[in-house]
Amino acid sequence: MWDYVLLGLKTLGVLVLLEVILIRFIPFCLGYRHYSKQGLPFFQGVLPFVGNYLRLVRLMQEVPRQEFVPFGPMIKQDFGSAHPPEVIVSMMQQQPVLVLNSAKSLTELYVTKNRFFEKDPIGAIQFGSLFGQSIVLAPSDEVWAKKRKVLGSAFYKEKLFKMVGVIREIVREKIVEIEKEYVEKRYEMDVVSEMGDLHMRIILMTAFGLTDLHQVKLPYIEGGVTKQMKVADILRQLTSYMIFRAGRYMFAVIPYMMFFYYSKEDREYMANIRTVRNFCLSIIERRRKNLAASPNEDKCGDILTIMLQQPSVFATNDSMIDEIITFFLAGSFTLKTTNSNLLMYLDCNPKVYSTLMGELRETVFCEALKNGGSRIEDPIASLSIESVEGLRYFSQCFYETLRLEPPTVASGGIFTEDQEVCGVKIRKHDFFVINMQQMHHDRTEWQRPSDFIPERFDSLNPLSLRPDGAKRHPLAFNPFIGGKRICLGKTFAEIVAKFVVPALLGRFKFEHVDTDIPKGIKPKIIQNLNQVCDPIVPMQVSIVDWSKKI
Ligand code: HEM
Repeated sequence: MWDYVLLGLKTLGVLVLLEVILIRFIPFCLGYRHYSKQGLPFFQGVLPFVGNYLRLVRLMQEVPRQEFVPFGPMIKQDFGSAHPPEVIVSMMQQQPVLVLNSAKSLTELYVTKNRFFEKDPIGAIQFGSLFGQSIVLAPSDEVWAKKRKVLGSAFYKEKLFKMVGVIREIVREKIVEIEKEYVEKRYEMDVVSEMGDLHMRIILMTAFGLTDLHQVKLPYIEGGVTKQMKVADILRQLTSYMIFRAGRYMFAVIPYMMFFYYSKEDREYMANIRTVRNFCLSIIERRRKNLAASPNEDKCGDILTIMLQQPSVFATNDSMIDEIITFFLAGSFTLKTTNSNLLMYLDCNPKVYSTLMGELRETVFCEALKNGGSRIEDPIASLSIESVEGLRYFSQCFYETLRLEPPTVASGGIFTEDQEVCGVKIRKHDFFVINMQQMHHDRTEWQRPSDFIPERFDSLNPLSLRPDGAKRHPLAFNPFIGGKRICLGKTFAEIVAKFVVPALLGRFKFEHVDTDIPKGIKPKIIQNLNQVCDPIVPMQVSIVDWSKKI
């Protein structure tokens, strides 16, 4: 018997040795050689087998969650606060990762080489625990294209009109709630939580066609204790867990362990995912029955109904649940962050606020204020798809907020064939990161990149130029990425913002109550990572007086 045990151990030893040499050490050396031969800068601290992984993990654990931007602290430590090189290589275990810091690479990536641009299959497995095989992770094949086409149809013509009708009602309701809760009672309003609630209702309506879901609580297990939590909060916790789970020392030693949910926390995470998915399933089944009873029932053209009407594309319940979770996370947290940030920036930049209010007065609220009134009772009544189209300065404010704090700080992918980008020969299947946060603060592209200056998006304004007076790179601003994987909800996101923020500003004045921040100075912004951690940002809300000079 001991002979067999010994033989088993020897075989295991040989397999581990082969794995270390063939799958890890040789690819590590080849990757390192390929990019160092081209003279590319590397992050410091490259160790055989683990590369910079341990350092990244340490930083993930040291830097407060809400301040963590992938590679941000490493770039600062190694390259100072000046703009880093266009491409930096990080060795992650056996794999080189190219961090693209300059918009120059994007023209090739999104245009000439876009057909070779793919999602990273390892990321798809890792994040698949939550998103399943949703379009955000799936390879760009025929199935993905069909799904994208069906889902995209939700944001066109009559369907979009229906959705706008629903958005208007949700915003109207929220205005009444804010007034009752914060203006009348003079309580401080946590802008992040209220904007979160508002956008969640909008996205729940878009995805499920139901608004009351934001109230629903489900059991959530944490540390062996089960508590009741709102669906949105559970999804945020799960996203946070999924992202930060990657930062385990164990994965530096045995990367494959990433694919196994072995710890107690992992098992709780998977159980919580099952709870959410079962909940989605119950909604799907209910809707399916309703549709069978009255097939023409399609009140708002929601995503679920659209998917149920295309069984050849969405054949299984799981395929629908994957998309619903994706829409929910992709839509509500991005908009919550951006529109909360926008309210903060407006309060801290009185000149911008005043210019924007001037535009709102002239463009959308002129009728409501024509008799010299001081208040707008129902700002939503003044907003229509046609009237918000004219909000040029508002769009500039929205873009400037997205520039300073892109809610998706980085995206990534691989090439399916060897390609050259910015003169760098990238091997097929080597992972690259599009570092949006860095590109949006590139000193060669943006004048005073840390300041909130919406005018930089006005092509006639000198601030729209680069510091050297040349035209800015067209992809220097890139919050929705581009090419075939461009954000599916981009137009919808802009429309939602154009209804939500002007309606709120028409009725309320928001002033932050953080006494540490003198007016006019950049506030402690609501971090772009608040998909995974919610800061509390209290603001005082009052009714705006339009009879005064604003
Ligand atoms: C300010 C708001 C938003 C920003 C900045 C934003 C940004 C992005 C980015 C950067 C991606 C690419 C992610 C990646 O591949 O790594 C993406 C994908 C996606 N977004 Fe958005 N998004 C926003 C709002 C929305 C909304 C409101 C929806 C839906 C209602 C949405 C739905 C999606 C979907 C479905 C994808 C996956 C597309 C694909 O891979 O084919 N997004 N978004």
